Amino acid sequence: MLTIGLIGGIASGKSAVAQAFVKLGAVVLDADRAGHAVLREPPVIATLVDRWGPGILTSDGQVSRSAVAKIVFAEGSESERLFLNRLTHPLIAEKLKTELNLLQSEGHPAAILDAALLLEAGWDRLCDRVLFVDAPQSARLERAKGRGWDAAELARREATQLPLGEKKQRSTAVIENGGTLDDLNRQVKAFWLAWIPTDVNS
Ligand SMILES: CC(C)(COP(=O)(O)OP(=O)(O)OC[C@H]1O[C@@H](n2cnc3c(N)ncnc32)[C@H](O)[C@@H]1O)[C@@H](O)C(=O)NCCC(=O)NCCS
Ligand SMILES: Nc1ncnc2c1ncn2[C@@H]1O[C@H](COP(=O)(O)OP(=O)(O)OP(=O)(O)O)[C@@H](O)[C@H]1O
Repeated sequence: MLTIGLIGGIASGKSAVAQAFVKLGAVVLDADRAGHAVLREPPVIATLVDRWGPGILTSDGQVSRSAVAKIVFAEGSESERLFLNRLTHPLIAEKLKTELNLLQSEGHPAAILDAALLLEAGWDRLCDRVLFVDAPQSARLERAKGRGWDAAELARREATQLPLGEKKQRSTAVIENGGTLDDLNRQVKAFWLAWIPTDVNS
């Protein structure tokens, strides 16, 4: 099984690329979703409440991700973000490894690991290839607005990640997502044909 890590700027289209791979026969692991599952684990909830108080909980006792985002992406909050990362990243890594082993045993041709923080967290060690999804800042902002984020939220989060140039340079290949979804699907198909053994494709 080939494991392909997907990185790129926020709202560059990583999930759209992942879905294009799924249509061709790949399975997707979403690190954001694995992170959300970790935030539902009672020991994690208790540790976060110890640090930031019960104000980070929703009325039903779950972690409010928007409340935590306000804390960890605020200016000068690096120590709080590192605290969250040190708590959650090893747990996310365990989930990803377990899931990848399962997918491998099921005989899937490819697994796509959609993880914005792939390089920062060292999860590229789990991957055979790393694909960088490139999209102009203006397109990314438009797409981010669709999920209720303004330019400031996009900039705050992006400032906490490795510079895009470095992410791109450390990738195996680049996929351009400044055009239509059809353009994107065509490029994904080309990578699939080049990277996945022909017996799967025939
Ligand atoms: C901070 C939290 C509560 C915000 O939740 P929210 O639903 O608003 O965002 P979501 O999890 O969907 O992430 C969206 C994007 O934000 C960025 N982001 C998330 N966490 C971080 C982080 N610790 N550092 C930098 N960027 C981050 C990524 O680009 C990610 O794709 C949540 O992201 C979290 O628990 N983060 C720590 C775990 C983690 O690193 N997850 C990302 C794995 S790729
Ligand atoms: N080429 C495109 N044309 C039109 N819409 C697109 C295109 N690429 C992505 N989108 C849309 O833009 C939005 C953001 O894309 P997507 O969710 O794939 O980004 P992402 O990189 O996974 O985001 P995040 O960084 O938050 O994980 C989605 O609604 C998606 O359908």
